[in-house]
Amino acid sequence: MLSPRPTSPRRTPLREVATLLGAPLPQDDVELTGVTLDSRAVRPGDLYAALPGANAHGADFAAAAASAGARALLTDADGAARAETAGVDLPVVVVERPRGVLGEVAARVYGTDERPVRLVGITGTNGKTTTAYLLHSALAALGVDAGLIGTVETRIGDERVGSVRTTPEAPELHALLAVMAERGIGTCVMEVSSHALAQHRVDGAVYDVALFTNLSQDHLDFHAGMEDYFAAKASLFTPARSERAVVCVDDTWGVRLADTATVPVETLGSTPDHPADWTLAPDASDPAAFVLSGPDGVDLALRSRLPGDFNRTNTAMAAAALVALGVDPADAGRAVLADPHVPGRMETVTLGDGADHPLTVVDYAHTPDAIRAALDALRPGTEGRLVVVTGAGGDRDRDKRHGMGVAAALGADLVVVTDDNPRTEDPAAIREAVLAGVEEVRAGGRDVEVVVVGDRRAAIREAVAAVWAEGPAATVAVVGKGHETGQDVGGEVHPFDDRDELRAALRAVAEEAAR
Ligand SMILES: CC(=O)N[C@H]1[C@@H](OP(=O)(O)OP(=O)(O)OC[C@H]2O[C@@H](n3ccc(=O)[nH]c3=O)[C@H](O)[C@@H]2O)O[C@H](CO)[C@@H](O)[C@@H]1O[C@H](C)C(=O)N[C@@H](C)C(=O)N[C@H](CCC(=O)O)C(=O)O
Ligand SMILES: Nc1ncnc2c1ncn2[C@@H]1O[C@H](COP(=O)(O)OP(=O)(O)OP(=O)(O)O)[C@@H](O)[C@H]1O
Repeated sequence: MLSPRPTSPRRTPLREVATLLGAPLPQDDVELTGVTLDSRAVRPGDLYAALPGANAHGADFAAAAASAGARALLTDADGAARAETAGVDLPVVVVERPRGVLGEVAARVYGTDERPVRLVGITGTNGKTTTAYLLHSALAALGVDAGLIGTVETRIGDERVGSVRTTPEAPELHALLAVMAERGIGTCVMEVSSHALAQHRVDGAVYDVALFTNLSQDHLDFHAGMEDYFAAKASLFTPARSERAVVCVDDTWGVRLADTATVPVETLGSTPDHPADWTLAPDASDPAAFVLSGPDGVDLALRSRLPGDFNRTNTAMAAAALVALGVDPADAGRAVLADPHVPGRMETVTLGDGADHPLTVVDYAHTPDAIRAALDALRPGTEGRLVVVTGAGGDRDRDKRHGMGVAAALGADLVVVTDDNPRTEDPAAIREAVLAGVEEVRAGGRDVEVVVVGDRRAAIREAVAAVWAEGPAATVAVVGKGHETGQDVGGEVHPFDDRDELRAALRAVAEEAAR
């Protein structure tokens, strides 16, 4: 689906773009009304940015872009030569690193360099989506019509567009912000992935407030190591990209970021280990309740609407972000208590008939740390057995698979190892890597059962059947896919929604038990 564009676009001369970049002026000038880096998404009037990529050079699609109505090309010297060889007759602006200037160009073409929309950017390994939804619903409760851009969807008023990426490419991002500005939406909350920071996707955007949730192992297929992953995240906390920040210092990466960030930082912490400007004091009698104390004597009694200790932190981050945006602390405290629905995050699935059955939950946990946090959150409410259904994605960070198995085995009583978007890899080999983590914990003496059921549908059914007799005392957590609606096998995506599958499993096992 094509991403929304402003209905009354500006007209920017190509020569203005060349001048902005200090590039040689093209012989012919043309007016541009949009920018894209994908030939399949070109609209008449666009500047087509032909980027060198890992699989292809965008210039190889320049002819297709021209047929779709592209007015000009932005590319490197290699791209210009390729376009010429292909007989593409469009004016060209040549720069050394087109990806590196694309954000600045898109901001100029869409007029977002004037910062018409106030921006909150959230980065970190876990908690971006949840915190973004908490903030978005809090802003709505305060009467602020805000946009939302993230892993699940983009929201512009009532319009919702499904997401392809957590953070859009720069041309799409600036177009979305221009659409928001056109529709009178003056604030946008968005997730900023480390890929986006490394790939200049958010260049040209300056965040009024940037948030850091935490850092733990993920995406080491893309980043060279944890230091490189951290450096990508840390680049958000520099004056080119943000004005002020709220940094959670519950892990040592947050502590380091707070020390090294070059924008003003307020820290937030939920453990006494690291002193912070904002602190969370849990209420011993109620796991959801806590007191959030902040600068200038702020003391807010809050209650997280979502389960899990980490959601207290996410709620506190949202409150501190609101205060950083200038909201009165007491209003911020009230607003974050608005009921957010975060698709696929600790989402309870029921048959809706009031019948007793195990608690069944779908969660997006797909890192060792998130699996640990999710199972820790579910343990206190589980008197019977806690079952986790988990797998690891193919063509992504291979190193985390073992840790995911370890986290599952440490937190659950029964681990069902299954497939989760194997993509082009051998699913059995991925399951083996997860299983090795489980077996390591078992070898260490922990009494945890494990079964391997590759087919995810069968795995979910087996998990529900295993604890059905225990009724609501038991919990089944199906983790990894969250809001996703497809399973990628061999590059082909088949419809698959854990929430529907859990419902179907509950029905099937209930019928079987009734026979
Ligand atoms: C690793 C990565 O991020 N790769 C991104 C990168 O791909 P690439 O450099 O390999 O591009 P390529 O396939 O060689 O193509 C070269 C150029 O030709 C263009 N092209 C290609 C084919 C065509 O028909 N027409 C066309 O114009 C492409 O748009 C591209 O500009 O540039 C592409 C175009 O912008 C992105 O679509 C692609 O993201 C891919 C889809 C991706 O899967 N990214 C994931 C890993 C990602 O970004 N994830 C993060 C984090 C999520 C999280 O936190 O969990 C996210 O923000 O979503
Ligand atoms: N603050 C947190 N600390 C640790 N784990 C968390 C935190 N918040 C959420 N989680 C766990 O991580 C999972 C993913 O949460 P969420 O989708 O909010 O993170 P995300 O950063 O958007 O993830 P992704 O980048 O993969 O989209 C949740 O389903 C939950 O299990």
